[in-house]
Amino acid sequence: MHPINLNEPATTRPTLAESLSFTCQLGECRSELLPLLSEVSKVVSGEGSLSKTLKLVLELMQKHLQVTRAMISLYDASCDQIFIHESFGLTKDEIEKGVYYPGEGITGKVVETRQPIIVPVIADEPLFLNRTGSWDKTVDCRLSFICVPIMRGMKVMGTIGVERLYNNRQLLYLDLEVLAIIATTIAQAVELHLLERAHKQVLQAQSARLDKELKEKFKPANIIGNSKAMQSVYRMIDKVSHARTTVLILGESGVGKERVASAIHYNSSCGGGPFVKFNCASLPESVIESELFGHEKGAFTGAAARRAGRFEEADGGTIFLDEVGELSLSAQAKLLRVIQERCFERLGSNESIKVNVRILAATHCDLTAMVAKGTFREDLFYRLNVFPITIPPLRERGNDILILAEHFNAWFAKEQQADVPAISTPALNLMLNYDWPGNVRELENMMERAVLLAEEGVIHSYHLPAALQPAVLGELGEQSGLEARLSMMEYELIVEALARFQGNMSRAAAQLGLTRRMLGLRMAKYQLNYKDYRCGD
Ligand SMILES: Nc1ncnc2c1ncn2[C@@H]1O[C@H](COP(=O)(O)OP(=O)(O)OP(=O)(O)O)[C@@H](O)[C@H]1O
Repeated sequence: MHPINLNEPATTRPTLAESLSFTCQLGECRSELLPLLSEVSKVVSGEGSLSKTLKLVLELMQKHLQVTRAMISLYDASCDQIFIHESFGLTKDEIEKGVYYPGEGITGKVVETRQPIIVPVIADEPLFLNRTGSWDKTVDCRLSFICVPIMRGMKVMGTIGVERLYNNRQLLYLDLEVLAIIATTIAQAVELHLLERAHKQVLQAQSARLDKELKEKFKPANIIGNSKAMQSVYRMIDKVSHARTTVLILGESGVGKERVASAIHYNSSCGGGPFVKFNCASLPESVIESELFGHEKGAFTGAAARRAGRFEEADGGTIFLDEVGELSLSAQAKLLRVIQERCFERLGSNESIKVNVRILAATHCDLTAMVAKGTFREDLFYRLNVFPITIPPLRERGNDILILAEHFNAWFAKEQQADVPAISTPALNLMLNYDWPGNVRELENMMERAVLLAEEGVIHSYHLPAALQPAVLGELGEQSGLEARLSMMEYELIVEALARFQGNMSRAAAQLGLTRRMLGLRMAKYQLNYKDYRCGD
């Protein structure tokens, strides 16, 4: 039995009255139709959200039409897709799977053509996609499917679709007419809901734009990234820059602590003064004090001339003490005095030198734990910890990974006097899924290498280090034969197709010229999951 294309002239279809009289002849108990329609109309004119209204309508359909499953789907013009809004007889998982493009399956066809469709026997109908996976051919072999559009004028806003046990053709027509009346009854409420949703989307876009403008306002020019996690860092920088307050910058290695320190300095009132960086871990303990505070001629063996220390160099500006957790206890005591009194003595001198220096310090160490262990002075900790700023690790910054990757891509291409290569979608996906233990520094180094390795203007996933690759690709990357190379290309093409169709495996498979099953097997080989490519996920 074939689907009934309701484009056929109305005269060949039985009217509602004819269908009703036919059902009466059949002795079918359909006298509930009028109460059903009147109850639906009451529900729709009542108060409440669209979801609540549609749920009640579905309940009425279940009760009066004895349908097995029913779904009301809405068309979202912003992404050109149709989603199940309310249903019964479907699990949460099945509802999530019920997404169609116009033209796709029965639901998509109804939206595209704005015409209802009856499928007398689902089992015989190739157009019925069973996208939700709810239809089980071993149990539901005699089910019919009826789908009608929800319209206002010529605008299609969604569909009502129901499955019911096949009885006879006339009854299907009767159900279709009833559903068409219900669709007309709920159309206004659906239109209102869609208008409200579109309005909300406009408001959200506006607020996102304002948010972005605000972000740009606070964002220091030398720091790339707009993630929420970095927004509070920018606000802190903005708040503290103009004060002379000591700032303690915390975060894992490579997160950008030095960048934040320079942003604070250059945005401060002493931004025109010197910015002196000193890495407390870079020198042996014996020379740290003379480096920081300077020395007199002859203060120790080899001190052939008097030398100013970093604190003197920073007078009128800022000193940035990186890796402050590495300072010895004796250097810590001297640093405490500089912070408290703003004065110190050069090694080998009794003369106190006063300086006007702002102190910024940074560490990846847990200073509280060090205080507890007695390896870091508690009083110094409190002096430094006046205004702590914690920089989040890169793995918590979401899309900043991509923004930074593009930034370094352009940067290194310029440095290597090469055209800026494109970064393939699979390569971007690998970056997003990686943990980045070395944070921004690791990403920066990786991009420098990838720009060099790029082929024909593209950075592919196999140009990234093995640590980022799924195990199977990592192994292939170590091989050099044709097979390994073909597999890498296959992986790239599959990921490109999944990304293009937002995880829709049927469409991806069609584009690749594979069956869905074949695509599934190859995705399993590369440990790919379609859910990772769904829109909004
Ligand atoms: N948001 C950012 N935008 C652009 N470049 C960044 C950003 N964050 C870090 N970088 C770059 O990453 C590298 C590491 O940054 P930085 O030296 O500031 O990190 P750090 O936290 O001070 O590291 P460490 O703890 O090892 O001293 C630098 O080359 C820096 O230029």
